[in-house]
Amino acid sequence: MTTETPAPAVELHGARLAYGDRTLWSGLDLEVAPGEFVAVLGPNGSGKTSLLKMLLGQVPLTAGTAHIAGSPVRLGNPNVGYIPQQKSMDEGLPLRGRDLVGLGVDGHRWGTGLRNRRSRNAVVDAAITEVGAQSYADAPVGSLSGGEQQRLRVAQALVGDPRVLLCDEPLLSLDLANQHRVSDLINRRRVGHGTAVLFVTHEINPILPLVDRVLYLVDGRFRIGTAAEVMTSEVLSELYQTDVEVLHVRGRLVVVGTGDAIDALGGAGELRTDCAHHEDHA
Ligand SMILES: Nc1ncnc2c1ncn2[C@@H]1O[C@H](COP(=O)(O)OP(=O)(O)OP(=O)(O)O)[C@@H](O)[C@H]1O
Repeated sequence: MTTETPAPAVELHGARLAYGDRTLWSGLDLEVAPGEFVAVLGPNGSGKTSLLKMLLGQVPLTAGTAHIAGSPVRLGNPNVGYIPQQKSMDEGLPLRGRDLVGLGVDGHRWGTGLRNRRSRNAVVDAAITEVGAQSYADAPVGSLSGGEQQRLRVAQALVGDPRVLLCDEPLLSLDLANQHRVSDLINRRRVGHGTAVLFVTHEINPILPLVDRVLYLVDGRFRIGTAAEVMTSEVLSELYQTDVEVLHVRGRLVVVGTGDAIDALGGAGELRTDCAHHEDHA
C-alpha cells in the first residue's frame, strides 16, 4: 500500500515580488509542510507583509509560482486563514464579536438555508469557544480590549479550518499574558489540525519555542533555516551587510547592530532552547 504525501501547505518556486522597479525579494524557493511553523523576520520594508498579501492573492508575483495546498494562490481561498496586525476597532462599529468571527465563514462554503445557517452558527460558536471568547462574543467589538479583539480575530481566521494560517505581527501591542494566550491558540491549532503557520514578527523571543524555521528577509537578501542556523552573528552580518552580533542573554536572543537599538518587547516566558531573540528594528 502506498501512502500519498500531502502537498506542501505553501510552495514557492523562483518567487519574485517587485513594485515597479523595486524588487523586494526574488529567487525565493520555500516549501512549508503541513503543521510547520515558519517565522518571517526582517527590518521594516523588507517585504514581509507583501509576502502574506501575495499568498492571500492580493498582490501578484512578478515571477515564479506560488501554491497553497497544491493549488495556485488565489483571492478568497478558504484554505488560507489570516490574522492581521492588532488594530483597535472603532467604538461605534455596529459589529458584535460573533459577527466578526462569522465573516470568516461567509462568502465561501455556507448557503443561506436554515440548515446551513444552523451549521454556520454552530461552527462560529465552536470557534468562539476555542478562543475562550464566549463571555464577550455578543458585545460590540469596539468596546472590547485589544487582547479580546485579537482572540476574536484568531477565531475568525481559524473558523474555516484553513490549511495555512498567515499571521501579521499578531502579538503586537498585546501584553505578555495575551501574547501567551494568542500564540498558544495558534500553536494548538497547528498541532491539533496540522495547520501550517507563517508568522511575521519583529520579535522572535515570544514564539521561539514554536518556530521550526525562520525566513529572514533583508533588502532583497534572505536566508531560510532553523533559528539556530539563521540567528547567528555570521548570517545576520551577511544579510545586513554590516557587523551584527547575536547575543544569548538569559535565554533570549539579542541582536545588536542592525541600525537602532529598540527593545521592542519583553520576553514571553518559557523557552525551549538556550537562546531567544531580541531584534533591533533596522
Ligand atoms: N502596493 C504597493 N505599491 C508600491 N509599493 C508598496 C506597496 N505595498 C508595499 N509597498 C512597499 O514595499 C515595501 C515592503 O513593504 P511591506 O509592507 O511588505 O514590508 P514589511 O517588511 O512588512 O515592513 P514592516 O516591517 O514595516 O511592516 C515598502 O517599502 C512599502 O512601501
